[in-house]
Amino acid sequence: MIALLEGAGKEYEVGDQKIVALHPTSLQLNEGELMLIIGPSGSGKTTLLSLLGCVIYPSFGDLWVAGKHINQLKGKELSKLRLDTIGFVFQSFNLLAPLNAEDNVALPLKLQGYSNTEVKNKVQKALEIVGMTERRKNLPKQLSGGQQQRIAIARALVTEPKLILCDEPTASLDKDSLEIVMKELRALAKKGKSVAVVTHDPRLEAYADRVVEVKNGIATEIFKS
Ligand SMILES: Nc1ncnc2c1ncn2[C@@H]1O[C@H](COP(=O)(O)OP(=O)(O)OP(=O)(O)O)[C@@H](O)[C@H]1O
Repeated sequence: MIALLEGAGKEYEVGDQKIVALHPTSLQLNEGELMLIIGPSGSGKTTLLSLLGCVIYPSFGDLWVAGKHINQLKGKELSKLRLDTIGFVFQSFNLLAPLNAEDNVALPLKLQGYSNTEVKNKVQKALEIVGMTERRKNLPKQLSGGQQQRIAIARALVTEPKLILCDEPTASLDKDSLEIVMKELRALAKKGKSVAVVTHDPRLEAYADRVVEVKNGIATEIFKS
């Protein structure tokens, strides 16, 4: 098990109003699973993903990620846990425009303080996994949306995170790129990673081991293979 929510949820205070973005939720995410998080806009999907990603603390309940009780960690410990354990993939790729593909992929490793040789080897391996070795010298603007997302996936997996979290990873992609990206995420899950994907797109269900639907802040598991 990589993540466990026990009655965990999130409440925001806006002025004198309290908004429950995610009601108490109990679920676990295991190694080797691709979990889809679906639901209407504003339902709490990103909030659930942000809890799994240790980006926010739960307002109530308990959250464990990679064996750590998140409620008890300080901000700095949380940042380290994120860097060491979690890879993030976003709808808009978030690649740095002036850096070529391999330098984008190298970024998290540099933050972790790896030597140049180690960075080179790990980047090469990550680019191979996503089939982008030949495009390593290209700038983001020289790549299609699907290719940019594959570079973003390489950047997310280069640190060998146990958990890969994706927020609408296919929303900017055409059908063919969607298939390539989802097959890659599926393959990573098969290799033992835990992958969680927030989406509006029902086509992604074909790639999921589990589907969690969030409606009005209430998360319900609706499919398990
Ligand atoms: N930082 C915040 N402060 C106040 N309210 C917030 C905050 N973040 C989210 N919310 C509220 O929590 C609820 C759930 O938001 P969330 O972003 O999780 O939904 P979502 O399902 O991801 O939506 P979308 O599909 O549109 O991205 C919404 O009502 C939103 O307005």
